[in-house]
Amino acid sequence: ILRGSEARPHLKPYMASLQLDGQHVCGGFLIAEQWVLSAAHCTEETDGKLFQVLLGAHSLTEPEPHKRLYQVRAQFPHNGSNVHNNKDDLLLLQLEEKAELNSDVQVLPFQRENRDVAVDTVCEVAGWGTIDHSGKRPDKLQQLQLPVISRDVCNHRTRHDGTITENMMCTDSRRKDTCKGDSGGPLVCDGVAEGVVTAGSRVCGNYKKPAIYTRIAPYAEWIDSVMASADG
Ligand SMILES: O=C(O)c1[nH]c2ccc(F)cc2c1NC(=O)[C@H]1C[C@@H]1c1ccccc1
Repeated sequence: ILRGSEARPHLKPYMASLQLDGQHVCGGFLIAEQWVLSAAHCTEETDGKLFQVLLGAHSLTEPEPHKRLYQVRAQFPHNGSNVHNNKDDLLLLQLEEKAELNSDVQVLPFQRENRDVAVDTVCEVAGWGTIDHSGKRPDKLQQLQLPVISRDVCNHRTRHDGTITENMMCTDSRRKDTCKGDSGGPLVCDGVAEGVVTAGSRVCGNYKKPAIYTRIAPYAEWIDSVMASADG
């Protein structure tokens, strides 16, 4: 998160840190007791290893009352996701067991009505991604409020040049922006997850390259079917 601020500790109890060998790789969020939603690109360099999911955390390193690292039983990248573009960039992770819900670990509802969020709506994003152009990594969760911009503006020749589909949405990226390590986290508008930060490599903090999110509503049926199919 570039030019954001430290989040109020444990006030985003749905936030997850996807880790490999104790290192934060991507964000994610709890959508059901045993399920976390994130971005498929985040699995690109894991050569088949499963993530571990840290829940209940504010600091990535300090001991905290309800902080707990969960093993992952299975990972389900969306079939349409691929390394060449941002299409269908979603990843479902089934935890080895149901997360213990408490004041620091809670599920976040996601939008099921497939209708665009109104332009200029101010939404919120959070993450443990890079906080400056030197690539500095924060220990504590950062947050930021960002306005939604229209798909037409985002698709302008000088911006993302027609690559933003109706299953994606954008926020302004002038100075304040998401960045590497924030991918997989939720874009929260009026308390509901409307998007997932895409994890394709992207420049951060450049107004000519707005942040791109996978809209969740178009994938509600996919999410429900994967959760129903996997045991439990
Ligand atoms: O965040 C992303 O956009 C993104 N997209 C990916 C694609 C493949 C992939 F193997 C990883 C990623 C990845 N995450 C990262 O590189 C994370 C490791 C870097 C990081 C940044 C800040 C704080 C901690 C760690």
